[in-house]
Amino acid sequence: MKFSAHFPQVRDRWLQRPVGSAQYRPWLMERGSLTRRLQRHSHAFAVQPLQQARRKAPHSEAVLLKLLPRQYVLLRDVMLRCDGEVAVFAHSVLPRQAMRGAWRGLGQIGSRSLGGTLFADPRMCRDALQYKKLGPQHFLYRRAARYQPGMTGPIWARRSVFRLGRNAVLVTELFLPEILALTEKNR
Ligand SMILES: C=C(O[C@@H]1C=C(C(=O)O)C=C[C@H]1O)C(=O)O
Repeated sequence: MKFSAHFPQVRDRWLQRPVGSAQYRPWLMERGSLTRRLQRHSHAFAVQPLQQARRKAPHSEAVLLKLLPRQYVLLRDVMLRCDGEVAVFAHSVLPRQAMRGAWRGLGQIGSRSLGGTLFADPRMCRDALQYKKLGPQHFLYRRAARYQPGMTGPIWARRSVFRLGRNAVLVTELFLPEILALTEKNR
């Protein structure tokens, strides 16, 4: 049976470019580690783990990672904070088979930045970034809103698959309005 036969048509469409995101553009287009960019724009950067659990991957994410519908993954939700203020809600999908070799410790990084491990290996490659302006009906918006009840209005997000050999993990970042207040601290 063809892989696509496992999944009905996925309607969660993402853009190849963040059209209409002028204010957030420098953040959305950052090709290097977002952690490093946030550290340059703050005196105190922190990763606040919110939830880490083994679950079936959300449908559209399973498709992107070419997982079978019933396959369990590790879902990691964190808030990236700069000088105590929220900046980015990050949601990562870590299939069990991806957490091996250089990535074997990915499930135990706690409040360390996932980017620290992903960008540490020069062999890592990253698929093209995809963008979407999320409304309150989107499942990732709802996930973030659990931790940011005051969230209103659309939120720009980006996602990409990180690869190392046959390992692949999906990282999605939601850029909260507070990020716009950050200015370069010339670190
Ligand atoms: C991928 C990176 O790691 C960041 C840290 C994350 C985490 O610790 O879960 C998730 C997404 C990223 O914003 C990065 O720094 O670019």
